[in-house]
Amino acid sequence: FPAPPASNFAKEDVKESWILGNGSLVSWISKDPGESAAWSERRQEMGIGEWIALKGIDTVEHLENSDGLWEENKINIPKGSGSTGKMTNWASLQPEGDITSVQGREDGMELGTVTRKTVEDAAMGLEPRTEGLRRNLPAAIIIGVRKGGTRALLEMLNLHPGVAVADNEVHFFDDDHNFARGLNWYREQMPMSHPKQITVEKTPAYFTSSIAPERIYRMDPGMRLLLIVRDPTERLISDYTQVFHNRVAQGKATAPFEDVAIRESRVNLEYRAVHRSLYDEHLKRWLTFFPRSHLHVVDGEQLVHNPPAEVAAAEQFLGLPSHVGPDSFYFNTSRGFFCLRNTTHERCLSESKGRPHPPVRWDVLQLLRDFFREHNHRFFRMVGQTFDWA
Ligand SMILES: Nc1ncnc2c1ncn2[C@@H]1O[C@H](COP(=O)(O)OS(=O)(=O)O)[C@@H](OP(=O)(O)O)[C@H]1O
Repeated sequence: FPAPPASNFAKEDVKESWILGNGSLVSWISKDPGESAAWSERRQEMGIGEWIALKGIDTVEHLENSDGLWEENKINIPKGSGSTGKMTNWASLQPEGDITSVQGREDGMELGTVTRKTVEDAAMGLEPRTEGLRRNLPAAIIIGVRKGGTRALLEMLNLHPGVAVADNEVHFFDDDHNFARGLNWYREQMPMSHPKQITVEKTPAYFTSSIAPERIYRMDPGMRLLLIVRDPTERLISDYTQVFHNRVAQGKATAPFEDVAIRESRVNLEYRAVHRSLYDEHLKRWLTFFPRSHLHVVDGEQLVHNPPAEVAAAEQFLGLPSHVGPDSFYFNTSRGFFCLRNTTHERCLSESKGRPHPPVRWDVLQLLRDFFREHNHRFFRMVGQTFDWA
């Protein structure tokens, strides 16, 4: 990485640095008026960086938007000594003045969005911004689908040393009550993580929420989204099975699958579990906010039968060096699933995963498959991928 042009700026002074989505690196010495600031850019390839603006912020206008989720700094950098003038950045509010997400624009030129806080800091020879463990907002979220294998995917990613996962479903973006608790509350739900780890949470209810895509986008437009899908008919039966077991445990009445899924010989659209299987309808909302490149679709059936391959693809999407491999799994014949292994532990998912499904009448299965077919094809076109359940 080339040295900056002659100035009082030294690499050791960098307090924060961020890799932008376009591969640029932005480094700050200070955001305070009157103090030095540095803005740097590098191209995708390492080592051909070019410092384009340096030191001498003279004004910082600080704005906060009405819901308190974002702050905006308008920064004037005097022209000269390598600087190119005005810069605006947006940052999500964080305790201790930390910045989680930055979008940069300089003289009207969009420079990109921070997508991750990466191990590349180290590769760049920069000191880590913070030392020790702390809670960080997620860099990636498993958004669904419910009963798709979201827990398995989260636990499998957690075998990677570069990943820290939130144990519980957080329900921040789909639940107004939680959302009103603010971003600091959300961050508190995250695990402690090392600066070089990325945090991942999973809440399958996000996928079907009408408001979650926009809220996530506003928190971090560079967010990486993981969506794990399975045959919508299988998913529906799995959803029914879970609710059935919960109701039995609570001593509540239950009805056969056929009675809730079918009304007057047609698929019952009022049954919420049917609606949750309309992947195209839900994905539409996400793609109005996020580009396709920010979404990685995991094949839930493949995750059951060949977990290393699916996890490897997810690692790649997350920019993680490959780590989880065949040695990370063993097949448990009594469970009928792969279980997880690291250097010290072997572990299967809880008994609530992989419960036997009730037998479903053939004509009902046929009705459901016919009903989902068109939606499935639309979903395949949207993601540019096909699955076995056409
Ligand atoms: N390795 C492994 N072990 C156990 N279970 C596995 C595994 N991989 C995927 N699955 C499938 O995960 C399904 C449950 O999906 P979710 O975790 O998304 O369910 S939930 O929405 O969080 O309730 C669950 O669905 P059901 O079989 O219908 O219970 C499993 O099929």
